[in-house]
Amino acid sequence: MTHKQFRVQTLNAISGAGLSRFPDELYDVGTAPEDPHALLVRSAKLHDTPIPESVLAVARAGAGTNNIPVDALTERGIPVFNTPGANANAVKELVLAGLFLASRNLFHAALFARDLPGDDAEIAKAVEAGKKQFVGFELPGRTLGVIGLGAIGVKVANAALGLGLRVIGFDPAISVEHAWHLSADVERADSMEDVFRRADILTVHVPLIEATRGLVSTQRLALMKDTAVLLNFARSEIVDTEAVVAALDEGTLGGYVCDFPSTLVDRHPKCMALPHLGASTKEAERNCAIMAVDELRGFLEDGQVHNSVNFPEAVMARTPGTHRFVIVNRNVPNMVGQVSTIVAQHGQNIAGLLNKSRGDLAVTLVDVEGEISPTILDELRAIDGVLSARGI
Ligand SMILES: NC(=O)C1=CN([C@@H]2O[C@H](COP(=O)(O)OP(=O)(O)OC[C@H]3O[C@@H](n4cnc5c(N)ncnc54)[C@H](O)[C@@H]3O)[C@@H](O)[C@H]2O)C=CC1
Ligand SMILES: O=C(O)C(=O)COP(=O)(O)O
Repeated sequence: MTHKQFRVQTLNAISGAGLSRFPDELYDVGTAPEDPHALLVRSAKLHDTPIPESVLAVARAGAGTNNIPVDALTERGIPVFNTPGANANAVKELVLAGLFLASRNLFHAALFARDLPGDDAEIAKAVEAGKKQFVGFELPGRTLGVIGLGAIGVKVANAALGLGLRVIGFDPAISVEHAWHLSADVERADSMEDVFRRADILTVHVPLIEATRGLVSTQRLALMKDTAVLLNFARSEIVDTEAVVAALDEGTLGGYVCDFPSTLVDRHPKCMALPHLGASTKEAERNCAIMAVDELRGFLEDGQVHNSVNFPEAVMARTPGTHRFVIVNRNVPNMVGQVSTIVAQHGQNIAGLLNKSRGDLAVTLVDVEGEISPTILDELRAIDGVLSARGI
């Protein structure tokens, strides 16, 4: 069998709307291609999976990259891409569903109704006798606290205003882009603790990183109103679930709705867990797959870096008739000097050059008018601080 130029391994089901964007003549895409150049995943955990030497890039069709060993890949000079905002509306809609499930006790009420015994007359009687246990509350005038005002948090905050809620938000590192989209009616909280204290409903929309692990802790739960409802559609580990269940059992927290079932929350009378459904809509799956495939194609075919979580943004249009070196190097002085010297020593004229850095890492794209020889690549790879070099 002849190999195509690029092989992509999918580790989860990825929407065909995205996969069909890999041109058939260039790509082999499957669940177990030999020596893949790229991995394409959703929530598959890669921490304990050996990542082949052949891999040049990893894409997450989704937002969270906590399932990917990003630091180890950075050390190897491999970019990790995600799809910012592509599933944010889907999550927002599920959070709103969670809000209503909680405020009207819909989940337990539906279970009660489903299991009513007897004929229709008996059911009708039991309904009227039993419904008082499910009396809920209305949203206008209540306070929603939003921790994390990124793609999802902003959409949740804005939508909640439309439902009549008062909204307070906290995000010390909000991006300019997200701040532009946040309604001016969302109040800026002074501190995270301020949000815990004031919220009738609190929702978290932060990534799972070391700083956010256990962010909803015993100490912060103690600040909350006894009747408050906690929503977690971010990641299970952001919440100390044992502390939440303890607070629910002690009557110091009103309810917990999350997207992450576990032995502690499943069947708990004050919890509702959904099976990680936040991004599971046709639209979100499509959006994420398209964005992830385009990002992989941009990097594999042109060395472009767009929406990477560990690499600098590096986009330079191709000049017709040129070839391109894609170099990943440590962000130390004189890398560009050494690269251009080697290229010049081989009599190559540089038609375009881009050098972008992020932290300890840099990407250098060099367009040359001549052919790319294995000798030049070997010399580039031998520069101290170059992690990888390829020609396209
Ligand atoms: N349930 C599901 O299916 C889904 C869950 N998610 C989860 O939601 C998370 C957020 O997604 P997006 O909004 O798209 O990401 P995003 O990157 O657009 O927003 C995250 C925001 O959190 C803020 N942040 C980080 N640390 C913080 C802290 N300690 N306190 C306050 N704010 C902090 C950041 O500044 C950023 O603005 C993802 O990382 C993922 O874990 C995302 C999509 C689907
Ligand atoms: O995008 C995210 O962070 C998600 O949690 C969505 O996960 P999924 O793609 O549905 O496995």
